[in-house]
Amino acid sequence: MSRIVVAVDGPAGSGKSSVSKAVARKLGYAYLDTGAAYRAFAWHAQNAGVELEDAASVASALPSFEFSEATDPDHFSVRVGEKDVTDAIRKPAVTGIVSLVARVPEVRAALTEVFRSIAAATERDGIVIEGRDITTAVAPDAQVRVLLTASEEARMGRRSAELTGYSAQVVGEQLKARDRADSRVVDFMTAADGVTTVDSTELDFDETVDAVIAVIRTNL
Ligand SMILES: Nc1ncnc2c1ncn2[C@@H]1O[C@H](COP(=O)(O)OP(=O)(O)OP(=O)(O)O)[C@@H](O)[C@H]1O
Ligand SMILES: Nc1ccn([C@@H]2O[C@H](COP(=O)(O)O)[C@@H](O)[C@H]2O)c(=O)n1
Repeated sequence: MSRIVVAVDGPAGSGKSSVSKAVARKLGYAYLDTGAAYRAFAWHAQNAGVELEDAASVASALPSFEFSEATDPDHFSVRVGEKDVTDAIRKPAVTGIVSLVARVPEVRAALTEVFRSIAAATERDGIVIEGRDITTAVAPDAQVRVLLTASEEARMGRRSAELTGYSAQVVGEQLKARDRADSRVVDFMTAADGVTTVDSTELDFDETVDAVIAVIRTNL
């Protein structure tokens, strides 16, 4: 079976996860959140007691990382070993350290292989894979490649509306700091050749989903 791969990249809070999941649900595709894998590895590395500032120490946690992620957009979950970490990896404690592990080349190489294996194993007609380097490194040959953007102001506003109980200023600063750190490793702010930009600043959620589906239909 020839499987359709839709690659979606973008900065923090641009809507990659929620929009990609909705697109996958509408098209009957699988959904792969690669950020969840980096987050799960950060959670694991921290629990393993590694020195997060030291690349070799971070990489030493790779062999014991038993990761699994469901690709059904209606039943999303992430496990490390037997432990369900779906909620734990969204906590600010993990968000605050994930860039430190994501910058380690051995980690990126190992997770890229995991993503390709998961994509190859899906039984659905297609898969939407979202992250930071999907259009450029994980699936550069994907049939559809999208950069999902929104202004920093819109992204900060959406994220702080979502994270009630945290100050808007702290949430905004964390989002900007993470983008700054991540963009030293991967360029997800500009579209690579052949990648279509969808700017959701002036779109609501449903309009953004429709815009991504329109790009998919144009490319298939
Ligand atoms: N076009 C839109 N209009 C309004 N809200 C949106 C839109 N797109 C996404 N959102 C909302 O913005 C918030 C952030 O979206 P989401 O978590 O999907 O972003 P993300 O790019 O995956 O972020 P991160 O990289 O930090 O995980 C969510 O609450 C989502 O529902
Ligand atoms: N392809 C990717 C995806 C994610 N990362 C790193 O993981 C962090 C969490 O990602 P979210 O999409 O859940 O926000 C992100 O800040 C990056 O550090 C990555 O490097 N490559």
